Amino acid sequence: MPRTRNSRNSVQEVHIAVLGMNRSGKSALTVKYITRRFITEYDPNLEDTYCKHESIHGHEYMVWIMDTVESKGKDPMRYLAWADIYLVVYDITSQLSFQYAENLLKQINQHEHALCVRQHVTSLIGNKNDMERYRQVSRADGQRVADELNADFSEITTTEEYAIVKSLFHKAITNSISRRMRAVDRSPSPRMYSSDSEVVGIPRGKSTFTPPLLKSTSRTGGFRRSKSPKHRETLKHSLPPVAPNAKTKSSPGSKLFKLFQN
Ligand SMILES: Nc1nc2c(ncn2[C@@H]2O[C@H](COP(=O)(O)OP(=O)(O)OP(=O)(O)O)[C@@H](O)[C@H]2O)c(=O)[nH]1
Repeated sequence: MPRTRNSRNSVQEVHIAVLGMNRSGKSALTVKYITRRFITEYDPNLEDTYCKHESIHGHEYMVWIMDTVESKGKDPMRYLAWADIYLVVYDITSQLSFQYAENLLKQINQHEHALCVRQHVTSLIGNKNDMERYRQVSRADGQRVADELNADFSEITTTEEYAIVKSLFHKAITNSISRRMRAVDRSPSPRMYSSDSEVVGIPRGKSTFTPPLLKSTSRTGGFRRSKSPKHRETLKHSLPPVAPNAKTKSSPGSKLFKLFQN
């Protein structure tokens, strides 16, 4: 019997963009989710996309995570035209990072209304809540801005429990998939999601990230197989340049690649 996108054996793709001001903890959050580990320092200049195979409530997902780097001249369409889920991170000890996150949420909302018919899932995340005594942003302010700008809200620390980070990602993925399914039900020919593609051929329960077949209709225009060793729990993929003036990174390797070297 042919497998459909909704069948239990199919693997759906989900694209997550992790956004926020420099030093807010985007890489720490991404790496914690992928590896369960907290690593203190990352190369701040590298914007990488990672892939993780997930099983949530009996469904299989190929989760792509873009750990963004904010800098002038970078085109926000690289994630606006790509992500199903935005995780907007700020540092609770930095009012500036909170304002930055608020602006990002506004930008996402504007994109939704002006350019894009589909609904994304957006989460505002106050990171570093282990640093309570240096707090500059109250929990109430975080919740208020999230409510105003249609985002879920949570506070976390990436230094501690993996379970909290995992459940944050799982909740966003589940919400995103429900919205996708509702959109498919509503329209006979719904607009394709950025991640409207299906990965097939991965036996259930097998923890591998080198899928034998990947069909992608992603607007990022395909993908490259990682040169990382096989059977790792992650793959790093370089995105194609989105802006003609986008700088090519000169820094060698990726954050995770470095991680694996340790
Ligand atoms: N105490 C504490 N420190 C954290 C937490 N998350 C990240 N950090 C630290 O904050 C600093 C910045 O974290 P990164 O993950 O590199 O932040 P980023 O947003 O990716 O920063 P850029 O790469 O510059 O964009 C690092 O020194 C991390 O170790 C946290 O939950 N608690």
